[in-house]
Amino acid sequence: MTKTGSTSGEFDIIRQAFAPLASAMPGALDLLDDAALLDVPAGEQLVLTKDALVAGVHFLETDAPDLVARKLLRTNLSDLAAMGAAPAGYLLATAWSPDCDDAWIQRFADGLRQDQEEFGIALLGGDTVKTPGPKTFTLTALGRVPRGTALRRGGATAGETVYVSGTIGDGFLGLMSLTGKLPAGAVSKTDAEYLEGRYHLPRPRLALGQRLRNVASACLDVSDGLVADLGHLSEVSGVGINLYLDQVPLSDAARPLTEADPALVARLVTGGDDYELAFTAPADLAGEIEAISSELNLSITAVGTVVEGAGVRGFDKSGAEVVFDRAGWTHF
Ligand SMILES: Nc1ncnc2c1ncn2[C@@H]1O[C@H](COP(=O)(O)OP(=O)(O)O)[C@@H](O)[C@H]1O
Ligand SMILES: Cc1ncc(C[n+]2csc(CCOP(=O)(O)OP(=O)(O)O)c2C)c(N)n1
Ligand SMILES: [Mg+2]
Ligand SMILES: [Mg+2]
Ligand SMILES: [Mg+2]
Repeated sequence: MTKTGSTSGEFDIIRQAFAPLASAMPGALDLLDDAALLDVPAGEQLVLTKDALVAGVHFLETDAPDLVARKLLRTNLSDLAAMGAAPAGYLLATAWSPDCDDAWIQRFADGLRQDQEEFGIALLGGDTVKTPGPKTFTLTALGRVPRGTALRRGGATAGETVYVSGTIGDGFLGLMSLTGKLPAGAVSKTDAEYLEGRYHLPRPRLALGQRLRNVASACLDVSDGLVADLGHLSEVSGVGINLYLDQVPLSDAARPLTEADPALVARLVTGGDDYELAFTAPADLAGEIEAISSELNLSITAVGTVVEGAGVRGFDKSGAEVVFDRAGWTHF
């Protein structure tokens, strides 16, 4: 019987592919002990988050291993951004499917190395297993905030403005493009590449999250879909949100598609895979938000208002309410 997949042993993989990613972290103990050690500076709090990526659910089986690894790290960094935290380190659990050979695993590790450098973070430890099922990767990201300053989902009050960073719907359209679901010729090759890039590589808004400490009244990142995630924020805050669909920021690549098919906007605000920040702030901080946007060279757009009540209501340009088939992605 010919052996497929990785020809290295479990500990060879840890030594060769993953220990180098931990070398900058003394507390990782070169991945030779049972667990890592981490000091928390006085006056700070640790922020901890975990997200999993499963082949066929969060990424495509055909996606390149380095892109899968980087998306895994970035979706978790997006949760740190949502809390206003600075990245401190991460733990990684990998369940390799039978078809993952040594080269696949090394390219996955290379992707992590690339993003570790970009985001100034390193590996603290993890676990390595094989699975007869789809590839499954889980990452726990650790971040730091000055004690008591973490952004939360629960602080929005009626009268405030709802903002979103960047553009919405690109990741969803990128997935549609990758799976051949966009009408033929609907986007140029350059636009398709941009949208697919947004699906593969979210841009965790870490600088924005940290800058919003003591500014935003509530914040979260948009993973399930803008409507669904604003729904989470509204529920925890005990308020309602009016979302104005014509104000939702779209990229130059997405806009021609919504011009051709205006009904698509409702799918872009419920599609997910955005990894932008949505947050609320008092109306008198509008100037401050504008200054932050210029400072960070990142668009921040007012998309709605916080109202008394419950739930998210969408309105089109004419003021008519738009009812969504579903608010966003759910796993069950
Ligand atoms: N299996 C689980 N065990 C413990 N906490 C969980 C689990 N799944 C989700 N959570 C927590 O529930 C909250 C909502 O989860 P989720 O929708 O995944 O948030 P996010 O979109 O920010 O990742 C988060 O605080 C998360 O840490
Ligand atoms: C192949 C594939 N199909 C569908 C999607 C769409 N999708 C899957 S899970 C998800 C929501 C985000 O994932 P989740 O596990 O809920 O992350 P969290 O909200 O915890 O950050 C979306 C939009 C995708 N990213 N890839
Ligand atoms: Mg999650
Ligand atoms: Mg989140
Ligand atoms: Mg989710």
